[in-house]
Amino acid sequence: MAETVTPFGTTSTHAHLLASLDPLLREWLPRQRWFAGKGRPVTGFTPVAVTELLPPDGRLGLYHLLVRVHQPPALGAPAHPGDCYQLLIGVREALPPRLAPALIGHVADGPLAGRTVYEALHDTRPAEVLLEALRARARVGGLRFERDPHHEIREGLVPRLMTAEQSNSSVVYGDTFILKLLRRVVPGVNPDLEIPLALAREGCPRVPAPTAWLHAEQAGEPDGAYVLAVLQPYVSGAADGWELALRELAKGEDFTAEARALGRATAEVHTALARALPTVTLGHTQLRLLVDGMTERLAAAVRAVPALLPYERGLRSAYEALATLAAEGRTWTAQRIHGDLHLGQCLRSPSGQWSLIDFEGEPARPLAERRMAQPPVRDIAGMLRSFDYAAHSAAAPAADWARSCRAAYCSGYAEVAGRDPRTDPVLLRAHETDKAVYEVVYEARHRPDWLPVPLSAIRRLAASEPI
Ligand SMILES: Nc1ncnc2c1ncn2[C@@H]1O[C@H](COP(=O)(O)OP(=O)(O)O)[C@@H](O)[C@H]1O
Ligand SMILES: O=P(O)(O)O[C@H]1O[C@H](CO)[C@@H](O[C@H]2O[C@H](CO)[C@@H](O)[C@H](O)[C@H]2O)[C@H](O)[C@H]1O
Repeated sequence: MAETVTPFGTTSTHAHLLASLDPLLREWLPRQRWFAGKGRPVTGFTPVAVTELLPPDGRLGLYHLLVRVHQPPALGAPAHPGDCYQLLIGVREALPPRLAPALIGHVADGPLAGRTVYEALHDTRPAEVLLEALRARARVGGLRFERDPHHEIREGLVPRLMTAEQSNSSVVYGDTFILKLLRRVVPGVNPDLEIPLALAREGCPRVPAPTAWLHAEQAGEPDGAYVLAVLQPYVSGAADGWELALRELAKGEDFTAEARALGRATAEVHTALARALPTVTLGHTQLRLLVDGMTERLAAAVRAVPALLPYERGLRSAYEALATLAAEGRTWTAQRIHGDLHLGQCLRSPSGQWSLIDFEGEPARPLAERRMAQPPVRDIAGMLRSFDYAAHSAAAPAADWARSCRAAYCSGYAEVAGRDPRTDPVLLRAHETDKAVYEVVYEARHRPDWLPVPLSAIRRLAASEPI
């Protein structure tokens, strides 16, 4: 592995390299599923760090890039220095046909003139380089490849890039490990590493324990290093809760036993997290902040998706009911939670054990918010929404199916946690409303065809009808 070109800060080498990639990245980046700035033009790039992992003068070059992407701010949003993205850029004379889908483009000038650059995670050797660096706990420039000393990484594991639509990118190594490369990165502690490590310390078996991870040190940033990637054991042969639910729905089969098991698994994770990380009591002031946050998110959502406008007043009443309880002196306990729990984040192993994955939280929210203690009902609301999503994505309406799954999930949760979320309906409804509002914005931005699914829940929630 070669040394870093020059680790951090803008040098003329970085500037030249990035300038030569600029026109190609402007065209390629917005087409990536994980690119969060869709809908706004890319106007330029600034290097945060450029690290050479394989020298470009050989048959295959490999660069690790952290780049700040400049875009005009979204309508009404304040000016922003631009999001930072992690890219792995391969360099070859020409691409073999198997790598055609990975093409970024042909470089016209600069240090790589005449070469072809491509998304290196599609390629075997670059993916192997990452695993080797984690095994060796390598330091390359500002990149720190870390490994839990209690875990070994076997040699010879064959990599394959996952093709699923994701917010990040994942490479599976020989069905033994999965490496998740975070795409939009921010400095500071990342819950996708922090929470699984805390759960591993607690001995909670519901979350695959991190084996290794990648950090980038960064000069002059007060918030610490960037977390760039996490390697975990791969649950081989697993199906996710979303696929399973849709499969059972299509067959007209009952899913309540699995829903109950998922409720139990969620409660096990919450219980372990409440032991592992601090909990706080939410009194009137904190509750006010929570309700204000929900109200502001609703207002922003209405601006982004005008179809929400007729429901705004009805939805707001769910938040006001919660504020009223707080004003009467009710308090709630908050703790660290999953933060974006839905059926797709639950994996069932071939032996029937459920695991929870992806503790990143809602990707669009600021890191500090994603790391805050929150009422655990937020995760429960996410799962309840997910049963509703599944029922509304099925060919035939399946309201009863969703209702029985939601009830079974809450019962399973209560069996382990000792409290049933349905006994606090105002708290639950406010969180389900907040989640459905989030989903409307998410779908409008990423999958407009899906918009009717959360909108149907919005209609019911706004009318205070049973979900
Ligand atoms: N430990 C694991 N074992 C098996 N598959 C996994 C594991 N972790 C993630 N996956 C698969 O990878 C997909 C993406 O992982 P996830 O952490 O949700 O990434 P993203 O944040 O990009 O959505 C999951 O939907 C799941 O199919
Ligand atoms: O899995 P991610 O962390 O990328 O989460 C985002 O994408 C999800 C969709 O892939 C989205 O989830 C919504 O759709 C799911 C069905 O595809 C459904 O099970 C969820 O209940 C629904 O929220 C998630 O909200 C978003 O953050």
